[in-house]
Amino acid sequence: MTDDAADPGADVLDELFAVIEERKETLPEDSYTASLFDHEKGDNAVLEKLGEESTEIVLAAKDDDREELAHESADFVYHLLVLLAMKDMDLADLRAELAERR
Ligand SMILES: N=c1c2ncn([C@@H]3O[C@H](COP(=O)(O)OP(=O)(O)OP(=O)(O)O)[C@@H](O)[C@H]3O)c2ncn1[C@@H]1O[C@H](COP(=O)(O)O)[C@@H](O)[C@H]1O
Repeated sequence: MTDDAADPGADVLDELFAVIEERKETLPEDSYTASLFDHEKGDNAVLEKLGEESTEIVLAAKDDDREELAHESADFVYHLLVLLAMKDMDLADLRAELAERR
């Protein structure tokens, strides 16, 4: 059994990051992700979103609402990946930083 068969979501972060990088390169008009890369507020658009999502995570946790906590956490991780791509970083940078702490 491969790791993927054991965990169907194992590659979801890599796949999402690859889509984000593609949107950064091609900037399609109908893409929310592309709109963040091309925003008149620059980096501030995604930074503001990260701030909002952090607050929503805290509120969901305080309410002990696990479904909402998962939803808001996913929103936060998505925007974090957009920020990493914006700064010409990637998941390898994040994984390396975490691995150094083991
Ligand atoms: N994973 C995401 C993703 N997570 C969150 N979001 C967007 O981030 C925004 C979050 O803003 P808000 O917090 O205001 O969200 P909301 O739904 O209005 O309100 P809440 O649910 O937070 O209460 C919404 O517009 C969401 O659609 C995302 N937009 C895109 N993706 C993925 O990014 C890839 C590229 O998609 P496009 O951007 O459509 O090209 C695809 O794989 C998508 O699935």
